[in-house]
Amino acid sequence: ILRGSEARPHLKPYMASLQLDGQHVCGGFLIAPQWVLSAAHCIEETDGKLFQVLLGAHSLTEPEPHKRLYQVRAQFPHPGSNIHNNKDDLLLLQLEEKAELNSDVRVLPFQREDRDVAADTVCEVAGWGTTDHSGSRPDRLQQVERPVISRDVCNHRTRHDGTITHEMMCTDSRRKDTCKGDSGGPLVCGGVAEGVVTAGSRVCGNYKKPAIYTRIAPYAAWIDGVMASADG
Ligand SMILES: NCc1cccc(Nc2n[nH]c3ncnc(Nc4cccc(O)c4)c23)c1
Repeated sequence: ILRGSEARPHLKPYMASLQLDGQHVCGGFLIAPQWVLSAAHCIEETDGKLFQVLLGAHSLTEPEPHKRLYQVRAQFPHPGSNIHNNKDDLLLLQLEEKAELNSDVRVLPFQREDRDVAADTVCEVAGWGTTDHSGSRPDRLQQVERPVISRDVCNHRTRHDGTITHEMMCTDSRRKDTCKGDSGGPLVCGGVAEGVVTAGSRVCGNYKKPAIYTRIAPYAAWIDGVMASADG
């Protein structure tokens, strides 16, 4: 998160840190006791290794009352996701067991109605992604508020030039923005997860490249289907 601020500790109890060998790689969030939603691009450099999922955390390193690292039983990238574009950039992770829910670990509801969030709506996004262009990584969860921009503005030829589909949404990226390591985290508007951070052009903090999110509502049936089939 570029030019954000430290989140109030444990006030985003749905936030997950997807880790490899104890290292934060991507964000994610709890959508059910045994399920975390993130971005499919996050598994690109894992060469087949499974993530570990840190829940209940504010600091990545300090001991905290409800902080716990969960093993992942299975990872389900959306079948349409690929390395060449941002389409269907969603990843479902089934935890080895149901997370213990408490004041620091809670499920976040996601939007199921497939209707665009109005432009200028101010949403918030949080993560342990880089906080400057030299790639500094924060120990504690950062957050920033960003206004939604319309798909038409985001698709302007000087911005993302027609690549933003009905299944994506954008927020203004002038100065305050998402960046490396924030992928997979939720865009929260009015207390509901409307989108999942996708890297897109990977540019951070440049108003000509608005931040892109995969909208969740269009994928509600896929999400329900995977959870139902895997839970048995
Ligand atoms: N703002 C959109 C967005 C959301 C999520 C991730 C991203 N960026 C990135 N995702 N993956 C990356 N691998 C390497 N570099 C990256 N961006 C980068 C790094 C240093 C300086 C800088 O200006 C930009 C990214 C960008």
